Amino acid sequence: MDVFAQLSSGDAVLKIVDMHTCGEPTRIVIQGFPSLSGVSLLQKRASAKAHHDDIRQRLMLEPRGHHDMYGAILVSETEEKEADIGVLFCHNEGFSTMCGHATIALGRFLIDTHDLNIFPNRDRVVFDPSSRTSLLKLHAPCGLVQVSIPTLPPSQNFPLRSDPSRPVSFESVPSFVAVRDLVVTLPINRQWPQLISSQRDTVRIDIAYGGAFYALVTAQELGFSSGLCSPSTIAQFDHATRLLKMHVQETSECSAFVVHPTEPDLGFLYSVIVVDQKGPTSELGLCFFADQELDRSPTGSGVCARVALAIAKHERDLFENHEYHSVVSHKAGAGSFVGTAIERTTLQGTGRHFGRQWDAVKVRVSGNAFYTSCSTMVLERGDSLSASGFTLSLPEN
Ligand SMILES: O=C(O)[C@H]1NCC[C@@H]1O
Repeated sequence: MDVFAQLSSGDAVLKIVDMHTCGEPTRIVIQGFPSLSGVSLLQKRASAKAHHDDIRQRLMLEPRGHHDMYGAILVSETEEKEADIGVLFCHNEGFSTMCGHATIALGRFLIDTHDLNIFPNRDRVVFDPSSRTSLLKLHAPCGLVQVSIPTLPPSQNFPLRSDPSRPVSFESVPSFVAVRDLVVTLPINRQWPQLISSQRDTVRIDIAYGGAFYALVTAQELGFSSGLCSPSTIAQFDHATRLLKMHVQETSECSAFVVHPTEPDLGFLYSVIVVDQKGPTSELGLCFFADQELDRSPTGSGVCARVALAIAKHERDLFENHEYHSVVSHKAGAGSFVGTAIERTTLQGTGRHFGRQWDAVKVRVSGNAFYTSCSTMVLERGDSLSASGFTLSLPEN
């Protein structure tokens, strides 16, 4: 039976390519997302949010996706003339502003596609035969990101294509520390889990920006010394980070630090990462983001924020590599990210922040991504359940 022949012309169709980076999915929409109004990419992001959130939900949530799905929507033209292509990132709650794991996946896909309907500026991507890499300028909502993709030269059988055996790397927008060692007094009315260690009513956190804002808290601050990745501790961290995020968002002593120097739309707390030392040059991070998705990858934008923090604390110098592991790579050896500060810079505030200056660093992150499927999603007429998807939330124990 030819299912496609049976679909009527009114059925909505989205073409997608699925990839994963250290286990974290990226669902790349290559056809079928409506064109977005607005001049700037941030305006297009707002328009996607306001007018096409049902499509995001259809792509991310059940029955086509799941609570921890992640997506990328290609935007062929943006206001950033230097960019080869733009992208909007999406997840279970909305549209984010930066995503490292998806950037790594997109790097490979954008080299491999030679379809100008998908990537009209494909010819602008520069291939360097001596290093066998291609350089791509990707416009993410947080700004311009330079992506370097290992590439196999053209042969008789194949055009240029990405080389999965070497890692993709990207240089992100300037990353900075918003506040260090902020002592947060825990609200006792919110049943903080017992993991908050003995009789403490405060937790020390850092807040840093790596294309999105992250609150960083050590496992030790939350009362843990080992066994971070067992199912029961993950459930407790999920609970604790949900409460901590809510608290930072709602308390002006904390939320006052979540401001971007130039762009108000970038000033929101995206995630809380529980961090732990793994070895002298490696760390583990459990990143809970959006509506408590747990990142399977080591969180590229979170790595940028954490590298900025390590530099600010004088724990590391420029060009020192550090390895970052996730809930998955920690266990299964599924690959890690390497994060390296490559340049010091400053950001000058504008508007409300005119006259203020932030010390920042540019960070390079590298990791591997792989294809998992290429498919066509359909929405049949009359299928109201799957039109905007759903999430089945199970009660916490
Ligand atoms: O790698 C990253 O930056 C992301 N992964 C999911 C959450 C973040 O956006």
